[in-house]
Amino acid sequence: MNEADFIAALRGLASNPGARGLEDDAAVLEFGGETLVLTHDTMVDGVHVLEGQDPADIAWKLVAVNLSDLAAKGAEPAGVLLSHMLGADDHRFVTGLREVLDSYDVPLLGGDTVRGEGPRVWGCTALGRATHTPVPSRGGAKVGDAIYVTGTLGAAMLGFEALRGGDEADSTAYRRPRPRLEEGRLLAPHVTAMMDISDGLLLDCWRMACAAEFVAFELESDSIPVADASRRAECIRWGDDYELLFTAPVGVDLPVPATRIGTVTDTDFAPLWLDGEALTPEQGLGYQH
Ligand SMILES: Nc1ncnc2c1ncn2[C@@H]1O[C@H](COP(=O)(O)OP(=O)(O)OP(=O)(O)O)[C@@H](O)[C@H]1O
Ligand SMILES: Cc1ncc(C[n+]2csc(CCOP(=O)(O)O)c2C)c(N)n1
Ligand SMILES: [Mg+2]
Repeated sequence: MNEADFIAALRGLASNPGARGLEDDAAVLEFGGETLVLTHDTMVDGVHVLEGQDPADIAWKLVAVNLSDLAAKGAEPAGVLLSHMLGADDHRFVTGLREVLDSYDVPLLGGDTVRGEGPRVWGCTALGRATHTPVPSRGGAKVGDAIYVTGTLGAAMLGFEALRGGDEADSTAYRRPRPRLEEGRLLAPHVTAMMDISDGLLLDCWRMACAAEFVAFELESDSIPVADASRRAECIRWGDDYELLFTAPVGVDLPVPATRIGTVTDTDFAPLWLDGEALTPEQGLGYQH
Protein backbone atom coordinates (compact mmCIF):
# COMPACT_ATOMS: atom_id res chain seq x y z
CA MET A 1 0.00 0.00 0.00
CA ASN A 2 1.21 3.52 -0.71
CA GLU A 3 0.18 6.69 1.16
CA ALA A 4 -2.84 7.41 -1.06
CA ASP A 5 -4.13 3.81 -0.85
CA PHE A 6 -3.84 3.81 2.95
CA ILE A 7 -5.66 7.14 3.36
CA ALA A 8 -8.36 5.86 0.98
CA ALA A 9 -8.74 2.76 3.17
CA LEU A 10 -9.22 4.99 6.24
CA ARG A 11 -11.97 7.08 4.64
CA GLY A 12 -14.70 4.64 5.65
CA LEU A 13 -13.67 5.12 9.29
CA ALA A 14 -13.68 8.92 9.15
CA SER A 15 -17.37 9.67 8.61
CA ASN A 16 -17.51 12.55 11.12
CA PRO A 17 -17.96 15.77 9.11
CA GLY A 18 -15.05 17.25 11.07
CA ALA A 19 -12.70 14.88 9.22
CA ARG A 20 -13.66 16.54 5.92
CA GLY A 21 -13.50 13.14 4.23
CA LEU A 22 -9.71 13.02 4.92
CA GLU A 23 -9.40 15.31 1.93
CA ASP A 24 -8.19 18.47 3.61
CA ASP A 25 -5.14 19.87 5.39
CA ALA A 26 -6.86 19.77 8.76
CA ALA A 27 -9.95 18.67 10.65
CA VAL A 28 -12.54 21.31 11.51
CA LEU A 29 -14.65 20.94 14.67
CA GLU A 30 -17.35 23.19 16.08
CA PHE A 31 -16.68 23.27 19.83
CA GLY A 32 -18.03 25.55 22.54
CA GLY A 33 -19.07 28.29 20.14
CA GLU A 34 -15.66 28.27 18.43
CA THR A 35 -14.44 26.53 15.29
CA LEU A 36 -11.34 24.47 16.03
CA VAL A 37 -8.82 23.49 13.34
CA LEU A 38 -6.71 20.39 14.13
CA THR A 39 -3.79 18.90 12.25
CA HIS A 40 -1.00 16.35 12.76
CA ASP A 41 2.24 15.81 10.84
CA THR A 42 5.07 13.32 11.32
CA MET A 43 8.73 13.64 10.32
CA VAL A 44 11.22 10.80 9.88
CA ASP A 45 15.01 11.15 10.03
CA GLY A 46 16.42 10.67 6.51
CA VAL A 47 12.98 11.11 4.89
CA HIS A 48 11.89 14.63 5.89
CA VAL A 49 15.22 15.89 7.22
CA LEU A 50 18.79 14.91 6.39
CA GLU A 51 20.48 12.39 8.68
CA GLY A 52 22.82 14.29 10.99
CA GLN A 53 20.93 17.58 10.57
CA ASP A 54 20.94 19.97 13.53
CA PRO A 55 18.00 18.95 15.79
CA ALA A 56 17.25 22.66 16.25
CA ASP A 57 16.26 22.75 12.56
CA ILE A 58 14.22 19.57 12.99
CA ALA A 59 12.20 21.07 15.85
CA TRP A 60 11.64 24.24 13.81
CA LYS A 61 10.45 22.32 10.76
CA LEU A 62 8.24 19.96 12.78
CA VAL A 63 6.25 22.83 14.26
CA ALA A 64 6.38 24.99 11.10
CA VAL A 65 4.88 22.33 8.80
CA ASN A 66 1.97 21.89 11.20
CA LEU A 67 1.43 25.65 11.51
CA SER A 68 1.42 25.73 7.70
CA ASP A 69 -1.65 23.48 7.65
CA LEU A 70 -3.34 25.89 10.09
CA ALA A 71 -2.32 28.79 7.82
CA ALA A 72 -3.99 27.07 4.88
CA LYS A 73 -7.26 27.13 6.81
CA GLY A 74 -6.87 30.75 7.95
CA ALA A 75 -6.57 29.58 11.57
CA GLU A 76 -4.61 31.18 14.39
CA PRO A 77 -2.52 28.72 16.44
CA ALA A 78 -3.78 27.86 19.93
CA GLY A 79 -0.96 25.43 20.79
CA VAL A 80 1.00 22.32 19.88
CA LEU A 81 1.60 18.84 21.33
CA LEU A 82 4.85 17.07 20.35
CA SER A 83 6.19 13.54 20.33
CA HIS A 84 9.96 13.12 20.55
CA MET A 85 12.27 10.13 20.22
CA LEU A 86 15.39 10.67 22.34
CA GLY A 87 18.75 10.66 20.56
CA ALA A 88 21.78 12.81 19.78
CA ASP A 89 21.84 16.49 20.75
CA ASP A 90 18.40 16.65 22.32
CA HIS A 91 19.33 20.01 23.89
CA ARG A 92 19.53 21.44 20.34
CA PHE A 93 15.98 20.22 19.71
CA VAL A 94 14.86 22.19 22.76
CA THR A 95 16.69 25.29 21.47
CA GLY A 96 15.03 25.08 18.03
CA LEU A 97 11.67 24.43 19.64
CA ARG A 98 11.98 27.57 21.74
CA GLU A 99 12.88 29.56 18.62
CA VAL A 100 9.90 28.43 16.56
CA LEU A 101 7.40 28.73 19.42
CA ASP A 102 8.64 32.25 20.24
CA SER A 103 8.65 33.30 16.57
CA TYR A 104 5.00 32.41 16.08
CA ASP A 105 3.89 32.98 19.68
CA VAL A 106 2.58 29.42 20.01
CA PRO A 107 2.13 27.69 23.40
CA LEU A 108 3.61 24.23 23.93
CA LEU A 109 0.76 22.28 25.55
CA GLY A 110 2.24 18.81 25.98
CA GLY A 111 3.36 15.70 24.14
CA ASP A 112 5.25 12.47 24.74
CA THR A 113 8.89 11.31 24.91
CA VAL A 114 10.19 7.83 24.06
CA ARG A 115 13.40 5.96 23.33
CA GLY A 116 13.48 3.40 20.53
CA GLU A 117 15.47 1.62 17.85
CA GLY A 118 15.57 2.56 14.18
CA PRO A 119 15.34 5.98 12.54
CA ARG A 120 14.09 8.80 14.73
CA VAL A 121 10.49 9.92 14.25
CA TRP A 122 8.88 13.13 15.49
CA GLY A 123 5.18 14.02 15.62
CA CYS A 124 3.27 17.24 16.19
CA THR A 125 -0.40 18.03 16.63
CA ALA A 126 -1.31 21.67 16.12
CA LEU A 127 -4.55 23.15 17.44
CA GLY A 128 -5.95 26.34 16.00
CA ARG A 129 -8.94 28.65 16.12
CA ALA A 130 -10.63 29.55 12.84
CA THR A 131 -10.56 33.27 12.15
CA HIS A 132 -13.08 33.01 9.31
CA THR A 133 -15.99 30.65 8.71
CA PRO A 134 -16.69 28.73 6.65
CA VAL A 135 -13.10 27.50 7.00
CA PRO A 136 -11.62 27.33 3.46
CA SER A 137 -11.50 23.80 2.11
CA ARG A 138 -9.36 22.22 -0.60
CA GLY A 139 -12.49 21.51 -2.61
CA GLY A 140 -14.18 24.85 -3.26
CA ALA A 141 -12.66 25.92 -6.59
CA LYS A 142 -15.26 27.25 -9.08
CA VAL A 143 -15.14 27.34 -12.87
CA GLY A 144 -13.74 30.71 -13.91
CA ASP A 145 -11.71 31.28 -10.71
CA ALA A 146 -8.09 32.32 -10.98
CA ILE A 147 -5.42 30.05 -9.39
CA TYR A 148 -2.73 31.70 -7.26
CA VAL A 149 0.37 30.88 -5.21
CA THR A 150 2.20 32.93 -2.62
CA GLY A 151 6.00 33.24 -2.78
CA THR A 152 8.38 31.17 -4.88
CA LEU A 153 8.60 27.42 -5.47
CA GLY A 154 11.78 25.36 -5.49
CA ALA A 155 13.70 27.25 -2.80
CA ALA A 156 13.46 24.27 -0.42
CA MET A 157 14.86 21.95 -3.11
CA LEU A 158 17.82 24.29 -3.65
CA GLY A 159 18.28 24.56 0.12
CA PHE A 160 18.23 20.77 0.46
CA GLU A 161 20.90 20.41 -2.22
CA ALA A 162 23.04 23.10 -0.57
CA LEU A 163 22.82 21.43 2.84
CA ARG A 164 23.46 17.93 1.44
CA GLY A 165 26.40 19.18 -0.63
CA GLY A 166 27.80 21.19 2.28
CA ASP A 167 28.33 24.20 0.02
CA GLU A 168 27.98 27.87 0.81
CA ALA A 169 24.55 28.31 -0.77
CA ASP A 170 21.67 29.26 1.54
CA SER A 171 19.79 26.26 2.94
CA THR A 172 17.37 28.22 5.13
CA ALA A 173 14.28 27.53 3.00
CA TYR A 174 14.76 23.78 3.49
CA ARG A 175 15.82 23.88 7.14
CA ARG A 176 13.47 26.58 8.46
CA PRO A 177 10.29 26.93 6.39
CA ARG A 178 8.10 29.91 7.29
CA PRO A 179 4.40 29.08 7.56
CA ARG A 180 2.22 31.72 5.87
CA LEU A 181 0.01 32.27 8.94
CA GLU A 182 -0.64 35.98 8.41
CA GLU A 183 -1.31 35.51 4.68
CA GLY A 184 -3.68 32.59 5.36
CA ARG A 185 -5.72 34.65 7.83
CA LEU A 186 -5.97 37.60 5.46
CA LEU A 187 -6.84 35.41 2.47
CA ALA A 188 -9.45 33.16 4.13
CA PRO A 189 -12.43 35.52 3.55
CA HIS A 190 -11.55 35.95 -0.15
CA VAL A 191 -10.68 32.43 -1.38
CA THR A 192 -12.93 29.72 -2.80
CA ALA A 193 -10.35 27.00 -1.90
CA MET A 194 -6.97 26.97 -0.17
CA MET A 195 -4.24 24.49 0.85
CA ASP A 196 -0.54 24.61 1.63
CA ILE A 197 1.93 23.15 -0.85
CA SER A 198 3.88 20.43 0.95
CA ASP A 199 4.23 17.74 -1.69
CA GLY A 200 4.93 19.85 -4.80
CA LEU A 201 2.79 22.37 -6.70
CA LEU A 202 1.60 20.02 -9.44
CA LEU A 203 0.56 17.19 -7.12
CA ASP A 204 -1.21 19.61 -4.78
CA CYS A 205 -2.97 21.26 -7.76
CA TRP A 206 -4.08 17.78 -8.84
CA ARG A 207 -5.50 17.15 -5.35
CA MET A 208 -7.26 20.51 -5.24
CA ALA A 209 -8.81 19.95 -8.68
CA CYS A 210 -9.96 16.42 -7.73
CA ALA A 211 -11.38 17.66 -4.41
CA ALA A 212 -13.56 20.19 -6.27
CA GLU A 213 -15.01 17.66 -8.78
CA PHE A 214 -15.99 18.56 -12.34
CA VAL A 215 -13.31 21.22 -12.64
CA ALA A 216 -9.86 21.30 -14.17
CA PHE A 217 -6.83 23.35 -13.16
CA GLU A 218 -5.16 24.79 -16.26
CA LEU A 219 -1.69 26.12 -15.43
CA GLU A 220 0.80 28.14 -17.47
CA SER A 221 4.33 27.12 -16.55
CA ASP A 222 5.93 30.45 -17.46
CA SER A 223 3.74 32.26 -14.97
CA ILE A 224 4.76 30.05 -12.00
CA PRO A 225 7.30 31.82 -9.75
CA VAL A 226 10.30 29.48 -9.33
CA ALA A 227 13.60 29.83 -7.50
CA ASP A 228 15.60 28.60 -10.54
CA ALA A 229 14.02 29.10 -13.98
CA SER A 230 16.49 26.66 -15.56
CA ARG A 231 15.00 23.91 -13.33
CA ARG A 232 11.33 24.89 -13.55
CA ALA A 233 10.04 21.30 -13.88
CA GLU A 234 11.78 20.23 -10.65
CA CYS A 235 10.82 23.40 -8.76
CA ILE A 236 7.12 22.74 -9.34
CA ARG A 237 7.39 19.07 -8.26
CA TRP A 238 9.89 18.77 -5.40
CA GLY A 239 7.77 20.19 -2.55
CA ASP A 240 8.63 21.30 1.01
CA ASP A 241 7.99 24.97 0.14
CA TYR A 242 4.90 25.52 2.37
CA GLU A 243 3.53 28.31 0.23
CA LEU A 244 -0.26 28.75 -0.08
CA LEU A 245 -2.14 27.57 -3.17
CA PHE A 246 -5.60 29.13 -3.54
CA THR A 247 -8.37 29.98 -5.94
CA ALA A 248 -10.43 33.17 -5.98
CA PRO A 249 -12.87 34.83 -8.39
CA VAL A 250 -11.12 36.88 -11.09
CA GLY A 251 -10.98 40.53 -10.11
CA VAL A 252 -10.94 40.02 -6.33
CA ASP A 253 -8.56 42.51 -4.72
CA LEU A 254 -6.12 40.22 -2.89
CA PRO A 255 -4.93 41.39 0.54
CA VAL A 256 -1.44 39.83 0.15
CA PRO A 257 1.08 39.46 -2.70
CA ALA A 258 0.44 36.32 -4.79
CA THR A 259 1.02 35.25 -8.39
CA ARG A 260 -1.71 34.08 -10.74
CA ILE A 261 -0.61 30.76 -12.29
CA GLY A 262 -3.73 29.61 -14.13
CA THR A 263 -7.50 29.30 -14.36
CA VAL A 264 -10.15 26.85 -13.15
CA THR A 265 -12.09 25.53 -16.15
CA ASP A 266 -14.81 22.96 -16.85
CA THR A 267 -12.58 20.86 -19.14
CA ASP A 268 -14.04 17.51 -18.27
CA PHE A 269 -11.69 14.66 -19.07
CA ALA A 270 -8.58 15.50 -17.00
CA PRO A 271 -8.26 17.47 -13.74
CA LEU A 272 -4.81 19.00 -14.37
CA TRP A 273 -3.30 20.71 -17.41
CA LEU A 274 0.09 22.32 -17.86
CA ASP A 275 0.57 24.46 -20.99
CA GLY A 276 -2.32 22.66 -22.69
CA GLU A 277 -1.11 19.13 -21.85
CA ALA A 278 -3.07 16.84 -19.47
CA LEU A 279 -0.96 15.49 -16.57
CA THR A 280 -1.52 12.44 -14.32
CA PRO A 281 0.08 11.45 -10.98
CA GLU A 282 1.77 8.50 -12.70
CA GLN A 283 3.98 11.08 -14.42
CA GLY A 284 5.49 12.12 -11.09
CA LEU A 285 3.75 15.34 -10.07
CA GLY A 286 5.23 15.54 -6.58
CA TYR A 287 6.34 13.72 -3.44
CA GLN A 288 4.39 10.61 -2.42
CA HIS A 289 5.27 8.08 0.29
N1 LIG B 1 -2.71 7.87 9.43
C1 LIG B 1 -3.75 8.69 9.25
N2 LIG B 1 -4.84 8.61 10.04
C2 LIG B 1 -5.91 9.45 9.86
N3 LIG B 1 -5.95 10.39 8.91
C3 LIG B 1 -4.89 10.52 8.10
C4 LIG B 1 -3.74 9.68 8.21
N4 LIG B 1 -2.84 10.06 7.26
C5 LIG B 1 -3.40 11.09 6.59
N5 LIG B 1 -4.63 11.37 7.09
C6 LIG B 1 -5.56 12.42 6.62
O1 LIG B 1 -5.54 12.44 5.20
C7 LIG B 1 -5.70 13.78 4.70
C8 LIG B 1 -4.55 14.14 3.80
O2 LIG B 1 -3.35 14.09 4.55
P1 LIG B 1 -2.01 14.72 4.02
O3 LIG B 1 -0.93 14.29 4.97
O4 LIG B 1 -1.86 14.45 2.57
O5 LIG B 1 -2.32 16.28 4.20
P2 LIG B 1 -1.40 17.41 4.76
O6 LIG B 1 -1.18 17.19 6.24
O7 LIG B 1 -1.96 18.71 4.35
O8 LIG B 1 -0.06 17.16 3.95
P3 LIG B 1 1.41 16.99 4.47
O9 LIG B 1 1.46 15.72 5.28
O10 LIG B 1 2.17 16.87 3.20
O11 LIG B 1 1.67 18.19 5.31
C9 LIG B 1 -5.81 14.67 5.94
O12 LIG B 1 -7.20 14.82 6.22
C10 LIG B 1 -5.16 13.82 7.04
O13 LIG B 1 -5.68 14.15 8.32
C1 LIG C 1 16.23 14.14 3.31
C2 LIG C 1 15.06 14.60 2.50
N1 LIG C 1 14.81 14.04 1.31
C3 LIG C 1 13.73 14.42 0.58
C4 LIG C 1 12.90 15.39 1.05
C5 LIG C 1 11.67 15.82 0.27
N2 LIG C 1 10.45 15.50 0.94
C6 LIG C 1 10.32 14.52 1.84
S1 LIG C 1 8.76 14.41 2.45
C7 LIG C 1 8.23 15.69 1.49
C8 LIG C 1 6.81 16.17 1.46
C9 LIG C 1 6.23 16.52 2.80
O1 LIG C 1 6.11 15.37 3.59
P1 LIG C 1 4.73 14.80 4.14
O2 LIG C 1 3.79 14.67 2.95
O3 LIG C 1 5.05 13.50 4.79
O4 LIG C 1 4.23 15.83 5.13
C10 LIG C 1 9.27 16.18 0.71
C11 LIG C 1 9.17 17.28 -0.26
C12 LIG C 1 13.20 15.95 2.30
N3 LIG C 1 12.40 16.89 2.86
N4 LIG C 1 14.30 15.55 3.01
MG1 LIG D 1 -1.35 20.62 3.94
